[in-house]
Amino acid sequence: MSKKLTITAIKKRKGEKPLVMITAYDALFAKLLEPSADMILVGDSLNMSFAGRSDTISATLEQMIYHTNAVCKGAPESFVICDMPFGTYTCKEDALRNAIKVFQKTPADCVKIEGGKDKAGIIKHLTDNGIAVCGHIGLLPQSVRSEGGYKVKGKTADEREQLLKDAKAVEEAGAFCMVIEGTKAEVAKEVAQSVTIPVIGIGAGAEVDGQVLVFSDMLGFFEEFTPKFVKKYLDGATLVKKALQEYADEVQNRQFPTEEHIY
Ligand SMILES: Nc1nc(=O)c2c([nH]1)NC[C@@H]1CN(c3ccc(C(=O)N[C@@H](CCC(=O)O)C(=O)O)cc3)CN21
Ligand SMILES: CC(C)C(=O)C(=O)O
Ligand SMILES: [Mg+2]
Repeated sequence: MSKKLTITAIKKRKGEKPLVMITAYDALFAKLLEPSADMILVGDSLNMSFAGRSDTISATLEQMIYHTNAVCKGAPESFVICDMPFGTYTCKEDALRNAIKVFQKTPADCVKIEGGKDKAGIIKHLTDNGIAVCGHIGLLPQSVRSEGGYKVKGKTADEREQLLKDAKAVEEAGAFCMVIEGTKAEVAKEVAQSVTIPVIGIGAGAEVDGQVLVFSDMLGFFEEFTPKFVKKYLDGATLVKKALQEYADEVQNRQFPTEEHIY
């Protein structure tokens, strides 16, 4: 899937072919996944899967910019989304100033903001000023401390109502697509049907307009947790550890290097 998708092309995929979104944090993996992904997300999940922290809260704008540039280098033909980290979009003015920084310092195609109706004013301010926005509703990882954990949404009638309102507000604010995370599949399906922009799910069932996964989860490199929504397409950790041990053994047995690796 080379040749970068446009926002118009992404919107047209609604009701057509599901969109494939995968995270990447560096040029090396971005290049590997470019042929398979419609959109690459430089997620603030990098604070966990790259930096080893226990949540996403401490990711900084400078780190997001650094990783976004690395990803764009590795996947120059991909549509790239940069997550706005915690604390960088608490008001319209901060949000715009920080999103402009992302746009001026990286070739990212859009930013992503967590929140629904409560963030609609901020999303509108960004889209009014030439910053494309991907929304993010449902389970919001940046609210993990205030919520006391990661809580699946859409379990009650009130939550269902709230999600439908959030999706509508995000759409009306001008977002061109949105992620829906950690939501009961029936409700995510309703949400996707209630708006005209693509709704991309993670832990939100199959009846949405696309899927996103963290690359290190789906490839089996991230062993800190294995939530129910992750499917492991590769047992990366086992493969890597086996290869590394083989190298270690060969060094200790003087089996490496041999003639072909010696000057
Ligand atoms: N590597 C990685 N993968 C992710 O998917 C991810 C991140 N990091 N960092 C940011 C957020 C955090 N995410 C998470 C983390 C944990 C659960 C979790 O523990 N879920 C419970 C369900 C809780 C409930 O039932 O209410 C589970 O058992 O799946 C969910 C999403 C998703 N995002
Ligand atoms: C889980 C996805 C949607 C995300 O926001 C991230 O990787 O940071
Ligand atoms: Mg994120």
